[in-house]
Amino acid sequence: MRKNEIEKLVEQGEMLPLMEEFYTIQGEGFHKGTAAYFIRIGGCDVGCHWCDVKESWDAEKHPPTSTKTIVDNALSYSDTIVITGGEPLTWDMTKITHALKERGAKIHIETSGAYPLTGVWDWICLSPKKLKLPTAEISKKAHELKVIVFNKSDFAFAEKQAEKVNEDCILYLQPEWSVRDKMVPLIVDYVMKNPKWKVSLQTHKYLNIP
Ligand SMILES: C[S@@+](CC[C@H](N)C(=O)[O-])C[C@H]1O[C@@H](n2cnc3c(N)ncnc32)[C@H](O)[C@@H]1O
Ligand SMILES: Nc1nc2[nH]cc(C(=O)O)c2c(=O)[nH]1
Ligand code: SF4
Ligand SMILES: [Mg+2]
Repeated sequence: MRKNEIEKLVEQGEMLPLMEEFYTIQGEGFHKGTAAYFIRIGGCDVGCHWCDVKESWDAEKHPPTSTKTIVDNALSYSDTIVITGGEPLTWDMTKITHALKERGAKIHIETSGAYPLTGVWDWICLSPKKLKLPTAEISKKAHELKVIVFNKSDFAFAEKQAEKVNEDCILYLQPEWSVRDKMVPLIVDYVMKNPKWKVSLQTHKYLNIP
């Protein structure tokens, strides 16, 4: 296929730059412990300095892959599908989510919410970032808010983000992995004093699974 034809299909969400996909256990947040198939779409320009998947940022490094192929393969593993990245909302998620939905999957997204919300979702995990704040729409629709705590100032940022979500949204504080030993005691103390928050850990990293 010619390059501009592929670009057009990516624009339409008929193809997506696929970085990797794997069947694992959701490690974080509300659904931690649940088996799920992860689809990691390349491309992100939010630029978190502590991002644990920087290889995902450059979309050009990840092959444009037919959405139908991604869906067929994913459903052969699980009916719970997590779409992550990169920043999945860089792309139009309408086609992939409708194709999954038609076949009865539960579809979850991991997103910073920095770009317009597309697609149909059973579960939205919003992990807002200071560098590119989430849209008002996704803040209202998020099922869980998962704020990464890298330093003390992130508690105030978390409270600001929590003002924008709906009242049923579940609130998590998750330590940034490289500073977990320093941040975990602060998070534990904060959650005991402010029990509307819960602790989220990257449990897959302790389990040594993807
Ligand atoms: C790699 S991101 C991809 C999805 C989307 N771009 C986002 O940031 O939500 C997946 C999740 O990992 C979190 N994350 C990334 N790097 C992390 C780190 N070093 N420590 C803890 N959580 C991290 C993100 O905040 C997000 O909740
Ligand atoms: N097991 C596992 N759980 C996760 N939850 C969110 C992840 C992500 O990178 O989006 C992730 C991941 O990379 N692996
Ligand atoms: S928004 Fe997500 S993928 Fe992008 S840099 Fe931040 S943590 Fe990494
Ligand atoms: Mg991860």
